[in-house]
Amino acid sequence: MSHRVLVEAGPAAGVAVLKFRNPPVNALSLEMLMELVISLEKLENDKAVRGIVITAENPGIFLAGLDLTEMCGRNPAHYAKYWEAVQELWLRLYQSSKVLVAAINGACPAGGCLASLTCDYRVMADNPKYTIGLNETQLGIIAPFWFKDTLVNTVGHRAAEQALQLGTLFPPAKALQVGIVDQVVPEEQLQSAALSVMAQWLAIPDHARQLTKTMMRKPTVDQLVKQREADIQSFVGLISQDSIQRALQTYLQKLRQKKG
Ligand SMILES: CCCCC/C=C\C/C=C\CC/C=C/CC(=O)SCCNC(=O)CCNC(=O)[C@H](O)C(C)(C)COP(=O)(O)OP(=O)(O)OC[C@H]1O[C@@H](n2cnc3c(N)ncnc32)[C@H](O)[C@@H]1OP(=O)(O)O
Repeated sequence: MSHRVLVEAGPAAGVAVLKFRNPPVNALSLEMLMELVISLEKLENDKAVRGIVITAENPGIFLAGLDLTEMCGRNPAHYAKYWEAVQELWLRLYQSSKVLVAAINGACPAGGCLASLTCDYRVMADNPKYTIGLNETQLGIIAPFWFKDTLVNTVGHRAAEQALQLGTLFPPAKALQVGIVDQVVPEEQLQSAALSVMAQWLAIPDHARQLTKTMMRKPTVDQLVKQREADIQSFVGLISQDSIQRALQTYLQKLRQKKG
């Protein structure tokens, strides 16, 4: 029984809706990553499901990215376990045989943006409070190569380089302009727009679409698969550095002080 992930049958045949519900901000904690992997595995094995709409249960925050508390003040074994779970979620999402449509109904930074970039199509609610992007450099950390590759595959090299170096969080109209999302719609139309796009994608025969998706994505997937352990060790080495720990603690404190 999953607490942090809700899976519902969609209003259309063959469509499931997967909702994030990990208050307060839908951060990707280790538990949430594990629940997501289990939910996705069940959906992947369900032949009746051809497409999945991915969204947040409560509008406002789609996903706050990786859980910073999993990357601060822990031991190397914990960092390794956590990073392996992050890799596993990305691999499941990026290689999914189903049509994945992200209905982005809130803030979508860093790991949240990455999750949406693994989808086949992104629709974002037109709310100026919502932003999307890989903002790692703003935290003093680096987006790993497979985060970078996923962005490059979506927006191209130049736009990705600029967005990654600056750690830009794009509001909806800019996100559309740069190609990080495919469509921006009024907030109240988000779910219907996502379902309408899903219907277009499901009109294509599954086998042809799935083989094409694999052809497009396999080179990127293979890069991580062939160096998973080395990538874990890079992460553990980097995240354990005192300077990185200090930068993350400062960022977390800033988030906490924002309220006061
Ligand atoms: C060359 C070699 C290369 C090798 C490379 C290898 C490895 C690379 C190393 C590292 C890569 C690691 C990658 C990380 C990717 C990430 O995802 S990092 C996380 C990025 N996320 C963010 O920046 C989002 C931060 N949060 C916000 O901006 C806001 O919280 C929000 C989501 C917009 C919501 O705002 P709102 O005002 O509603 O809420 P609050 O800000 O008040 O937050 C409430 C509460 O939640 C806590 N919180 C927020 N975000 C997180 C988070 N991501 N993790 C954990 N906790 C979070 C916040 O602190 C508040 O807590 P409280 O005060 O205790 O209530």
